[in-house]
Amino acid sequence: MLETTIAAIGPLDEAAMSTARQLQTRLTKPAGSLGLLEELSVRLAGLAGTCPPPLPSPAAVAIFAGDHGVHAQRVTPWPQEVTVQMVGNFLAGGAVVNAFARQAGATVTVVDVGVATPLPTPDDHSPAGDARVAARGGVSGHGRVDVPRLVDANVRRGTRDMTVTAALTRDEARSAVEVGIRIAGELIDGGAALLVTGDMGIANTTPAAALIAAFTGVDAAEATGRGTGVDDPTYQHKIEVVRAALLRHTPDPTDPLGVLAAVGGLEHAALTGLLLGAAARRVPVLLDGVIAVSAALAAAALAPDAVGAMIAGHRSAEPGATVALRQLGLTPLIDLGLRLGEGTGALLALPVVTGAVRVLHEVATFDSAGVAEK
Ligand SMILES: O=C(O)c1ccc[n+]([C@@H]2O[C@H](COP(=O)([O-])O)[C@@H](O)[C@H]2O)c1
Ligand SMILES: Cc1cc2nc[nH]c2cc1C
Repeated sequence: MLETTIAAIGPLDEAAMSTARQLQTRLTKPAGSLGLLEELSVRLAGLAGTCPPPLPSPAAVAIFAGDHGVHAQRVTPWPQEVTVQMVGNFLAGGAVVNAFARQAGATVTVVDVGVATPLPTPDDHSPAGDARVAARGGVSGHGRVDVPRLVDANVRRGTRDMTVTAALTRDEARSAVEVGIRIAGELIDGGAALLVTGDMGIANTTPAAALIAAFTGVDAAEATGRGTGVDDPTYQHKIEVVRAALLRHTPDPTDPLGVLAAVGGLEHAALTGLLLGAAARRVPVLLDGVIAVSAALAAAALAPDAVGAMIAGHRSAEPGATVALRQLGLTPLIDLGLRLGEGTGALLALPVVTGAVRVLHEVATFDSAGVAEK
């Protein structure tokens, strides 16, 4: 499945891009006046292979949740149980991502790819438990904006501590990537015209930093940030944890699955798969924060043309995100100092993407509107 997906990923369509570039010069606005939106519209035409490309609606956010053995190294102040508790919050519709998804008209799919704690069974009648059980059986909720859906695709109940041993076996890393590919396919088959990356996993900024250092070659100190907000001593310690993991495994960036297995996470690997799956189907994906861009580096290493389907939604406050975006050659659409994850920054950028495409559909040309050209 991974190999066939990679084989299906191809370059942007040059003819559609040149049609879009040409159309941009005829629309009633000074050439170049829409800045980055013009480039984006051209790229989306190249991805779709047609001009104008389809409007990116409806959108679907996929939130991959996982836990991390490296949590034992005290790289975050938050207890690991917050991962499963936030999964409950997503399913009950109470998280920031739910508010932003309702605003954007996007569906929410929560994928348990590696949560440590088993999800509640049907006899759990806590509010979050009820919501999870309803969502799990809730086929009728699929595709509805106001009913988050849970997919149980747990590969392993959390990764191993990467400072001690590889976080995942190669097979586990591949299985998680294939979960992401499958989710991309299901969401697109269900009608999604654009996918949005989301993640939840206490401690997951540590493997994100290690992946970014491994794929870009920057030092651990450049790739590592404060995550949910660690104090100065914990931040210095976190850098040393990332450095120790890199020294132990010396991951080879030309072996992306090996890197994901050594120092990655289950949600990072699944996001890699989501990006590959979307690129293979020529559907755009909005990247959220540092976890998504670390996964994007793995996807780009597996299939360089996959970057053509990626749109950087925002610039996370995590320094590693900027390092990764530079290597990917992507300019973020918004920069608001966000560092929440869940898909929140990407969802805020969705109207910008829609605007870029809507221009090609709706704006009059100088000829048709009778506006004089210079
Ligand atoms: O998206 C980001 O750039 C981002 C930056 C910092 C933190 N997060 C979120 O916070 C959690 C990980 O933070 P930490 O400090 O536990 O590694 C995880 O659930 C992420 O979704 C996300
Ligand atoms: C409360 C909380 C919400 C989050 N959402 C994404 N990561 C998170 C981490 C914490 C701690």
